[in-house]
Amino acid sequence: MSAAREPIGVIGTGYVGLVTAAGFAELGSDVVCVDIDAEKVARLNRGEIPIYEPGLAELVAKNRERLTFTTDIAPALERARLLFVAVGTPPTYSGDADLSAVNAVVGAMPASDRHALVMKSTVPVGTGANTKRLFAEQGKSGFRYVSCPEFLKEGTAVADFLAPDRVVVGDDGDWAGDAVVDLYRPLLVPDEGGNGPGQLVRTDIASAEMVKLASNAFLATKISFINEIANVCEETGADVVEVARGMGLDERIGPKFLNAGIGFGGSCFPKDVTALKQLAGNSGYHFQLLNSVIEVNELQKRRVIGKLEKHLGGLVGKRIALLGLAFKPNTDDMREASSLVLAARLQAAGADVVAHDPISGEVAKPMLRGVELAPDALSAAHGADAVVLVTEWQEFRDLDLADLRAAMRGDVLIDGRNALDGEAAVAAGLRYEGIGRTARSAAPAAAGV
Ligand SMILES: NC(=O)C1=CN([C@@H]2O[C@H](COP(=O)(O)OP(=O)(O)OC[C@H]3O[C@@H](n4cnc5c(N)ncnc54)[C@H](O)[C@@H]3O)[C@@H](O)[C@H]2O)C=CC1
Ligand SMILES: O=C(O)[C@H]1O[C@H](OP(=O)(O)OP(=O)(O)OC[C@H]2O[C@@H](n3ccc(=O)[nH]c3=O)[C@H](O)[C@@H]2O)[C@H](O)[C@@H](O)[C@@H]1O
Repeated sequence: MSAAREPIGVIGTGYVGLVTAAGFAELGSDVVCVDIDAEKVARLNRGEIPIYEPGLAELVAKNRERLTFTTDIAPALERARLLFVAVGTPPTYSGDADLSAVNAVVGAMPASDRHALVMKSTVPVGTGANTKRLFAEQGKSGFRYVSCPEFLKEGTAVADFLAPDRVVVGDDGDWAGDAVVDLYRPLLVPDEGGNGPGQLVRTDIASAEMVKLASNAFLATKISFINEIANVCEETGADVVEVARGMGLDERIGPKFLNAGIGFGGSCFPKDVTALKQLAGNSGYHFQLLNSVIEVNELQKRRVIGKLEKHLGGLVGKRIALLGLAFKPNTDDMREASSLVLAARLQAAGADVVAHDPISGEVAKPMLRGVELAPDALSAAHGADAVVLVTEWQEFRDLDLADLRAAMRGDVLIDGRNALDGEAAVAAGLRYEGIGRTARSAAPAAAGV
């Protein structure tokens, strides 16, 4: 553990809140973590980590004496100047961000010249300005506001926090922005007084808010783009994995986020792309490109159905095994997972659906009515007419495809993440089909991009 640094408060102990709290504790801060969910706070106080995130339990345990978990905001206000806000901003029915949790936090702040809210939650551009206006109306104009969006990825969240590409701080050039930069200093490049890889982007509040939304929307656009290329590859005989490799070597394009598959999910891309589209629309601009990004993604999730029908004829009474349920590997997060759409579509088409996920089975259970959950991949494949790789967990990449074939009744393997060796699958007697490629050329795509 490093030397003691400025104490902070963190409001909301979900993915972002817990990683932020444990990360700053690791850097030397005492952290008061506040959540309205009393059960979650009780679990955290018992040493349980309510989410599956590699390395997080260890980081929390290592810094346990610097972390306090409570439902009461008072100790955070008493001990810290900076209150990092990491509450959820889920979509409303309209697709706009639901700011009710953020507003509840803002409303709970007292008049103070000593404190600042540091917004980690992903919020529409203008939230900072609205909050400052509200503070002014309520006689709390001394309360400072900083936008400090979070860019971590689930599954690698701890490493992303401790070694960020960039740290974005949007503020009014006052003590609060300086204090946030000081907290991050150990993670910043040497020029900024640190020894980490993080470039500092210090800017105004609205621009910081937009950096976050635009970054997620751009990454989602990259995925929808490569998925459309994959669909054209299927029609023309090209292999999208080769195409992505060839494209990605151009430094201007880069190799990351060019893995074609069955669509992006998760708690953020779908909601943030829609929120940016809504934000643009509300300000009078029709963001046409984002409509396509969303539509392509919805259609992509369903393309597997067509592939299965092509190989199996009808799906009525067919047993289909899904390998993986979480929206990506190394997380138990099921929010907007492609597996949910796929399972529902398969059931609607009359198929029996069985699934296995190494971690998210319990989280997924209530969302997958009528889906049988198997204890491992081969049990899921047992008696199946077709197997679909939905989430590219390492244990599925490592599967012995001859064992898989032997467990199945049929021989169809749809690789929804281009993670398996197509040639090995064919050699094992499987009818293999990836996304944007045929078995002929299908070596597995590199993991972890
Ligand atoms: N999950 C992710 O990978 C990332 C999420 N974000 C953004 O960070 C924000 C938080 O996301 P998650 O951590 O996934 O959310 P989450 O839903 O996992 O956790 C939010 C927590 O806030 C608590 N909460 C709600 N209202 C509260 C209040 N008034 N006072 C105290 N606690 C309250 C909830 O009980 C919950 O524990 C969202 O805006 C999200 O878009 C940004 C980057 C990455
Ligand atoms: O705002 C957020 O919450 C976060 O959203 C994403 O992180 P995350 O949702 O955890 O996961 P990603 O690794 O980005 O994957 C999102 C989805 O895209 C899919 N994906 C990703 C990459 C790719 O090449 N192809 C592809 O289909 C994944 O399977 C997954 O369903 C961003 O990568 C983070 O920078 C951001 O902080």
